[in-house]
Amino acid sequence: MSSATFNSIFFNQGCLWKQEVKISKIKHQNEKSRLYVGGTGALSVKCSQATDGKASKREKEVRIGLLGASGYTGAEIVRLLANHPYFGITLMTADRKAGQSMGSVFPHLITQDLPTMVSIRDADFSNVDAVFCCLPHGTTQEIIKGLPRNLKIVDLSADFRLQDIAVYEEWYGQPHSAPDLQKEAVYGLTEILREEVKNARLVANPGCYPTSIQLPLVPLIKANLIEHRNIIIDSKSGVSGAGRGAKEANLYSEIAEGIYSYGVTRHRHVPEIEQGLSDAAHSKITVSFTPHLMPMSRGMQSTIYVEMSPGVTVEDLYQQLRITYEEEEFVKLLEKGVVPRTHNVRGSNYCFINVFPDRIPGRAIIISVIDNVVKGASGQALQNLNIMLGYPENTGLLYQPLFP
Ligand SMILES: NC(=O)C1=CN([C@@H]2O[C@H](COP(=O)(O)OP(=O)(O)OC[C@H]3O[C@@H](n4cnc5c(N)ncnc54)[C@H](OP(=O)(O)O)[C@@H]3O)[C@@H](O)[C@H]2O)C=CC1
Ligand SMILES: CC(=O)N[C@@H](CCC(=O)OP(=O)(O)O)C(=O)O
Repeated sequence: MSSATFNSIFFNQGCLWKQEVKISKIKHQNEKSRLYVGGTGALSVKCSQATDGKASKREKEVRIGLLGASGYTGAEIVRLLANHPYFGITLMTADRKAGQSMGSVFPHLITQDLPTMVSIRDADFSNVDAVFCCLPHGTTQEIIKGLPRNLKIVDLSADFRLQDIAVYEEWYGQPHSAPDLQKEAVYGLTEILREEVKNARLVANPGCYPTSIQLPLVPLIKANLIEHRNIIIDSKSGVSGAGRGAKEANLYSEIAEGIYSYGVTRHRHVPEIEQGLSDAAHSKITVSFTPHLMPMSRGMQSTIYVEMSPGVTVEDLYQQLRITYEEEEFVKLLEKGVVPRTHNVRGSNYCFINVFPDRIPGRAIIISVIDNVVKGASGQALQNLNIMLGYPENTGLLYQPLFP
């Protein structure tokens, strides 16, 4: 077969185009698919056709390299990209699982047409335009500093989130080997720093706890509605937040039928949270923060206790959050009195927030929920890459929450 007719469907800036195109030049062919180029007039097309009749998902406009594909956040990127019309995965890496297929490591993704995972040492970036880096902190900086400069990168680890190298070294207990890249990196808390993300080459995707905490607090601090002292944050996370690697503390028998606090007084997200809140306040803010591990696989809730500025009411806090987020697709202020639940956002890129009066006059209680693997990691990462590459921000992210 040397030519083909395609009923081509194009998504362009939210519009759907459908047109029959005859094209004849085969650019590339292997046992699984053919890639055609050509078209007539104003319509220039690049279409792929699998020889078994299914369209290949890899031949899309942007070629994605997924580093750490065999982990939880890597698998979640694959799930989200399954419905992305522009991004196709051309490279996937793993460490212990190098050489394996995605379907063998994550059978729920067996329907996806994906390359075999290779070791980072064997990775070829010549067919890659942008990278999601889903690797442990420490390892990440060593790998990113060796990547070609033409790549757009969203890093899900903590390696480039802290502006001050000394703070990183203190809290992560290791030297930083790529300080220049740390200076270049833009912190990707999308709804707050969208303009900076637009022009970034390297985005440091926020941690899951800092995302759930900064989204409600930053607008309130910027509007001078809450006091900078006595901010108390109690957060709870699903176990997937700890990654897929086997750890004694994350065994079923250690997690089921109970909860436990960890990182008490010294969790490594404290400096990241304080950095974001202090930037919003233009003065140093410190917080009391205690995370807890919950017997659930995904989901995160932060319950935040704040003191309101003199004369400010809970209604003022509510209205400020309403104004800040009314045009936002993924951050939603619930109706007054409705308590956000992790169930409300499971599997989605949403952050749901609400604010309540405390029984103690002058204080308020804020509740924020996200899915730690989506808005707390892979979803926000995809939101950021969409913005960096000029695509509609919600592309590939329109999953509704899975309830119950
Ligand atoms: N899980 C979550 O909810 C969140 C995670 N993050 C951050 O995102 C990053 C990824 O997290 P997550 O997916 O949960 O982690 P996982 O432990 O599930 O996955 C880690 C991935 O990195 C690979 N890897 C591990 N060590 C090396 C190495 N030395 N060289 C190359 N590859 C290596 C693993 O390969 P293999 O499996 O083959 O050994 C795996 O693919 C981490 O920095 C994490 O802190 C951020 C926000 C939330
Ligand atoms: C439940 C659990 O263990 N969660 C992780 C946070 C996940 C995350 O956001 O980690 P990064 O900062 O590395 O990206 C933790 O407390 O270390």
